Amino acid sequence: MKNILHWVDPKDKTGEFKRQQSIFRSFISKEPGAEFPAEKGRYHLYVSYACPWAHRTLIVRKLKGLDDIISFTSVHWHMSDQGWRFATPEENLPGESVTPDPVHPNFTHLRNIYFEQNPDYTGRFTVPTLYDKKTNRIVSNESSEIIRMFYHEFDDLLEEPYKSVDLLPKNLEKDIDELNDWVYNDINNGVYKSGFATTQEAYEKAVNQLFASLDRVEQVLATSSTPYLLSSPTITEADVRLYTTIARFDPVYVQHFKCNIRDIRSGYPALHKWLRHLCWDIPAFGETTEWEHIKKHYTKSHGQINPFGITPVGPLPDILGKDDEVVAVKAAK
Ligand SMILES: N[C@@H](CCC(=O)N[C@@H](CS)C(=O)NCC(=O)O)C(=O)O
Repeated sequence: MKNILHWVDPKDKTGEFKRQQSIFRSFISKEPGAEFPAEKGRYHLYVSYACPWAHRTLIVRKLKGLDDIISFTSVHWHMSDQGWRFATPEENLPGESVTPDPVHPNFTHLRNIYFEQNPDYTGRFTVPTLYDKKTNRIVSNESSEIIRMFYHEFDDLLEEPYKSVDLLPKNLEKDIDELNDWVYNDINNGVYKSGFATTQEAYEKAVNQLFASLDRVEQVLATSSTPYLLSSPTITEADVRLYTTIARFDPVYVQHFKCNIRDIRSGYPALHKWLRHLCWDIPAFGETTEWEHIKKHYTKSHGQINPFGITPVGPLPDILGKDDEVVAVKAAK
């Protein structure tokens, strides 16, 4: 059996982290006769507050007002060689719904749900996992597709203003897809490619690409006529997908994944402003961002990178207030 905590196969001489494709790829639909019809109370979402991919689904669930329609559970922040586990009732971790699995009270780990599908399952046990309580099947474990199911499939069950929330407006769809493509490769996944690299060459290639693309997205924001990417008058999918990486950048990726050419708070004014607007002003972002889960997960789960599991104290605070700046910026003003 493979060790799931070996992020790069020790036999792989390139030293490059290669993310696997998600395996469950079905869709919830409002079309009559759909295999997974859009119904209230039928689906359960398993997430980790630590995970940037799962975080996308929590943000969209709230932006679309699906709180009473799709229930969720967050796992404990620690990931071991058995994968994610559910919190116990005594643990009292921060954040909503960090509880034992309400759907299968006897399951201790997320992997139990994957083995329930197939006892011989050999893929990874990842969050987010969208689960159908009626048929006991996993619908999807691909965040980019789960969020798109949430955009309009449940609209018939929603009231205004949520029904009209459109995270992928037709006139911007092409631009959003194009932006997502390089943001995913170089930034969302780029931090992992930097951090998990096992050769100097693989690390430098990833980290230089990451910062070139951060410079590029800084320009996209600096020239946007609205507080959002691509001059969109409203939040789009592109903002959601970028946010979950940028929020984790200073508290975790700078030191843990060695993404330290610059940090966001002192090196990227437009990104920093955009990040703080989303986190402090829009509850779907701020209320789903749990710093303790984020900081402890990475630093205490990645034994290959941080064998003693020490969580660095800084930077403090995890995110600056909207009217605050790093000391050097304040002094220069
Ligand atoms: N492509 C997936 C990636 C999800 C993913 O890699 N999640 C991580 C947490 S950040 C995970 O659960 N990893 C467990 C593992 O790989 O064993 C998605 O976007 O949904």
